[in-house]
Amino acid sequence: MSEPLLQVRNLDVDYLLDDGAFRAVRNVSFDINRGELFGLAGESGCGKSTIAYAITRLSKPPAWVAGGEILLEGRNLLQMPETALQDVRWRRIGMVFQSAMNSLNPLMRVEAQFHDVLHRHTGATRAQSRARAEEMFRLVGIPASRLDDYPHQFSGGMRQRIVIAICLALRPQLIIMDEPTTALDVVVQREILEQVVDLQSTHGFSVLFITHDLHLMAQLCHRIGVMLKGELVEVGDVRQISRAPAHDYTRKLWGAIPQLPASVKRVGAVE
Ligand SMILES: Nc1ncnc2c1ncn2[C@@H]1O[C@H](COP(=O)(O)OP(=O)(O)OP(=O)(O)O)[C@@H](O)[C@H]1O
Repeated sequence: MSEPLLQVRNLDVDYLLDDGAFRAVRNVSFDINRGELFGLAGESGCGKSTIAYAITRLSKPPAWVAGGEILLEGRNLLQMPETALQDVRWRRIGMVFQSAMNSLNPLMRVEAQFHDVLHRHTGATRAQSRARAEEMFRLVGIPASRLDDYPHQFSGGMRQRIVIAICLALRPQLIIMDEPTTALDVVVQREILEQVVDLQSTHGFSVLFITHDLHLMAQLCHRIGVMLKGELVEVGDVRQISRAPAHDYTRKLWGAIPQLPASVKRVGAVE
């Protein structure tokens, strides 16, 4: 098997508080393969977002990456100079965080926001950005004619799609989606995520998907990691983990789901 796209090795992340350091992520290791949808599950506060921020080196004080390695195609992101990281963020690793739809600039037409990102990261001309934006809008199911609208003219679900489209426009190898749709109603949420899965199977990027919703995760992901109090207690194929969870906590998590989906939707080449 080829080298994983992302390797997280023995990651420790602390929050440096007045009364001492609190270790929020402890000795966490997992891989994400090319073209794989990898889910991180676990109760609120177990450290999922802390990991997402550490991967993109966007952790802000008091967070402190105390140890470990994060290798993207073998290069340790934790040792990369900030200038090189600029190229990694967005171009190689795209991010869609909770309430990402609010990250659109309300005063700029959507087309200009595509251009802003594409020009900054790839030097695209206005015409090139327009062409790419039209292509991306088609992919996420919004008529290209709406590129000239402002964010407030779109629904919440459409705004979230736009953020995903902008993220995909840079053709990242990995997209980190941290509770990307929790602000939306369940139907829209599912629609958007199914669209991401379709796009993923066509375009082959990898996804790190973070959510509380284990049921949804089981339907979308190839492999999942289960976190408990800052530690990764189990990693494996979603079917294997659902059939024979090794850890008590995973068993409890599955137990909390009324029923597992009869067929787990599987995409991509990872077996
Ligand atoms: N800025 C901060 N300062 C201090 N502690 C923090 C800070 N941010 C997070 N923590 C703590 O770190 C731990 C992990 O938080 P994190 O946000 O990574 O959890 P999570 O699994 O993503 O939770 P959720 O699913 O609710 O988003 C929690 O105990 C949290 O209280």
